[in-house]
Formats: sequence, structure tokens, C-alpha cells
Amino acid sequence: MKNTDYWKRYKKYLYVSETLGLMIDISRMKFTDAYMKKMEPLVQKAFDDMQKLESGAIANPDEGRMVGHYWLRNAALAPDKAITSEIEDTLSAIKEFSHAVHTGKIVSENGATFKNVLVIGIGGSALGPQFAASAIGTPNDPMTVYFFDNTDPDGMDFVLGQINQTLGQTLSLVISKSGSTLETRNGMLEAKRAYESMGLNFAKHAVAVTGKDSKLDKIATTEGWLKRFPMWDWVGGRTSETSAVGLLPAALQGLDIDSILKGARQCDEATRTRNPMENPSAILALMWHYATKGKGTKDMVILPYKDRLSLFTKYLQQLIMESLGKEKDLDGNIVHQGISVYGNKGSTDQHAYIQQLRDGVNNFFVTFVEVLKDREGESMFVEGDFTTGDYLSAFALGTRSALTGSDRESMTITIEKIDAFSLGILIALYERAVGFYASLININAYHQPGVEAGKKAAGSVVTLQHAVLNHLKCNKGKAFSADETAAAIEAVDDAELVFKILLRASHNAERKIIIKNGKHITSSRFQYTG
Ligand SMILES: O=P(O)(O)OC[C@H]1O[C@](O)(CO)[C@@H](O)[C@@H]1O
Repeated sequence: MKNTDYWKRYKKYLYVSETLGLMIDISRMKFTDAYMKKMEPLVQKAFDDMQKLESGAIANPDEGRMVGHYWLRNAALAPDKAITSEIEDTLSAIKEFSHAVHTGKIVSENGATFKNVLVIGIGGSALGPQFAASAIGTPNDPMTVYFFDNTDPDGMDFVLGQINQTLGQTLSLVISKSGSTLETRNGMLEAKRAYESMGLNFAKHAVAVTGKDSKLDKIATTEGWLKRFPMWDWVGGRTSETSAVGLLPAALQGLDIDSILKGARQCDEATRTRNPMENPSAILALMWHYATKGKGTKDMVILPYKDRLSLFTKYLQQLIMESLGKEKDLDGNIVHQGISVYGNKGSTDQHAYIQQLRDGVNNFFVTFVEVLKDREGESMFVEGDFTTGDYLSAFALGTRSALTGSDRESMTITIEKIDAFSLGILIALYERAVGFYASLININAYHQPGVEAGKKAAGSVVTLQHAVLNHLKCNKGKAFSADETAAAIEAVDDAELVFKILLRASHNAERKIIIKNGKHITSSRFQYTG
């Protein structure tokens, strides 16, 4: 196709919303009008499904739950008054609490103003807050936000090292919808110990965001934490950025949560239209369907040309892959659905994997994200009359045309600038695109049965580790190989796991286990020396 033909296609299909400050260009996706026509009945069904979901249908049938993240930015849409009030009350409570913290009405145990927030959460209880904090935070924010988003001891030490002597002025937000996620529980315990090592009471610095009566809720109540905020069963973790999960850390950081909600609300309004080509979320869902044949045959590469959006892909990875990556469809057929998502940021990725995108295996489609406004204020000219932002844009457009030139498909999302409003738009845009796409391929986007398998298996490893270490302790002074240990605890089938447990134990001081190297590392013997 010639450039002039692309230009015609660009003009014909460009989605433009002045209200949202949003454009979506799908000219470089090679769908036909016939394809759009063929999809029309399915798209209309997706709109029907979404309407039912928004009215409070049990849209997550396996878990028997409503799916209500759209109500969070327009509480009047909730199916009953109790939910409307809960949403409104929680929003007011978030604002009041943040205001009280900022103005020193709520202070730390030793009477100092809080200046840091430590968010302890994982998955949907961390990715949205991390994305928001890095997209629109500034050095002048009233509080600095840190994250524990894993059960990695060294990772937590690193964060605590950054907080250092200001731990006493740090408010810890423990965020977990279920209230029983082990990584988060561990993060909470490590944080608690850090406060205690400075002679501080964790409870006087702690806030919980969790489901009513969850384990975490009970701990927060019993220990008398500063405050508890609710998470409801009708909000999924990966769609929780506009609930207390996302809004509380954002408000404490000083981000404009009203504008985030306004952006999301206005995007919701724009994505309720039943004309697919005027509905930006439907456009995305259709392009995903076209590109991947509705079967995930191609990967989605998200390439924002803006440093502030570099966590967008990570956020979308959970939203899209946890929602769409499903073994069965809604009728119980085995379908193994999903779309793989990766990406980081342009132009940086140009110097990493874009070589493969241009010349290698054609198993992806790209979504460029461009931001029209370069920065606050004016830029300098670095060469002739070119600014650094001009170069960023030139690299984006250059990569787009290089990919088109080698028959690689792409689309481009354009926003005017990065602020709280556009952040809300991006979040809502993709939430609904995922919902539409799930309807197009007939799957439940709102459960995550696959995650449970890994959690269960981890539980068995914990039990096995207990038996392995106990065996060594009971036989203090004697050395055992993995095979001998496995046989002794009647876990011969798990000898490999036993070896891995012993090897790790021998590298961590608290275990007091030494390794006596064998001919091959797998025949090494391990001995408890405590
Ligand atoms: O908020 P929670 O219950 O701690 O869950 C954290 C994350 O874990 C998952 O349940 C997956 O295990 C995600 O869906 C969720 O966002």
C-alpha cells in the first residue's frame, strides 16, 4: 500500500474524541470493512453483555459475583442504594483521611507528620497504584510512595534502606482484597518487624484496605490500626484502581483523584455507545480480535513513547492476561484463550527488542501510545530547531513506518498529555476493552482459577520444606543427601524438590545448614549445625 492510501485509511478510520483528548488510529491494521460487518452481531452481543454487567448481573458466574468497577466512578449507576452509599462514603473517607494526614491531624506514634507511604500489596493491589504513582507523581508531592510488592527479603530490605530513618514518619497501607495473600502477609510482617526494631508500634502507622471480615480485616481490628477501608467482592483486583486500592495511595501521594475518576467516568460514557467505530474500547477489542483471530495467535506489544507510561504495560499485563488467559469458555469448552502482553517504552525499546519486531518472527501487533504535549514549559533545541521531544516523536513515527514497511501491524493511541484525567481515561479504556473482548470470545474475564494451582503447589512446598528441615534438625550432626532425606521423610517422588530446598537452606544463615559438596552438586550432603 502506498503512503497516500494509508493516509486515506487514516482519515477514514481515525477515532477522535475532543472531550477525552483521545485519538485511536487503526489504519496500519489490515482489517477490511467485510471483517467489521461480520463482527457486528458479536459486537452488539458484547454491548448487551456489558449493559447487563453494568446493571448488576452476575457477570462472574463461577464466583457468583457482580462486576461493578464502572460504578466506582459513577456511584449512581450501582444497582442498589446501599452500594451507592458505600462507594460515596468510602470516597469521602479517603479524602478526609488523606487531608487529616497531610494537615497533621493524624500523626505518627511519636507525633511527627507522616511523609512517606509504604504500600504493601501485590498484583491488582499494587500494579495500579504503582502505575499511577509513576505516571503523575511529582517531586513536590506531599508524600513519597514506596512499595513492597513481593515476598523477596532483599527487595524489602532495599525499600526499607531507602526509607531508612524516616520509617517513623511512614504510613503503611496493607492492601489485599482477600486479606489472605501470603506475599502481602509476609510484607506486613517484615514491615512490622522493621517498625518494632525502631521501638515503634506498627498498628499506630498502619492502614488496611481489604474485604470485610477478611484475615487482614480481623488483624487490623484486633490490633487497632489507624483506619480500615473497604474492598468489595464486586470489584476485581485488576480493575480496582478506582476503588480505595488505587485512590487511597493516590490521594495520600497528593494526586488529583477527582480528575482520575472524572477521566474514567467520561471514558465510560464514551464507551457505552453502540456504534463500534465510535466506541474506543470496542475499537481496541475488535483490533485484538482481528489481529489474533480471536485466539491469541499474536502477542500485544504496548509501546508508549513516554517514560511516565513505562509501567502501563506492566499494569496491562495483569489486566489483560489474568482476565483473558482462560482454559475454558463460558460453555465449558477447552479453549486456552489469552493474549500475551509485553513492552516497556519507546524509544528505549528501539535499542532492545525492536530489531526482532522489524525483521524477526511476525507474531505480534504493536500498540503505540503517543503523548502530544512533551513537558511543562518550553523545550530547548538540541540540534538545529529540534527538541528532545521532537526526536522522541520522530523515533515513534519512524518505528511505526519501519514496521508497516515490513508488514507488521500496529495501531496508535494518542493522548494530549499525561495528567490525572488522561490516566483515568487509559484505565477505563482498557478495562472495557477487556470486557468487550471477553464477550467476543465467550469467556469469563473476571475470575482467575489458574492462579490457584500455583498457590496450592506453593503450599505443598512449604509443607515439604518443614519435613525436610525437621529431619535434619532431629538428626543434628549427621549429613544427608537429597535422596537420603527424601527417602527418610517418605517423599522419594519429590527428591528434586528436596534437593532444591536443601540447597537454598544451605545459603541462608537462619537455617544453620551446611553443604558438603559431593561429586556432583546433586549428591552433596547437608547437615544441620544449630
Ligand atoms: O488483593 P489480593 O486479594 O491480595 O490479591 C492480589 C492479587 O492476587 C490475585 O488474586 C492473583 O493471585 C490477583 O487477582 C490479585 O490482584
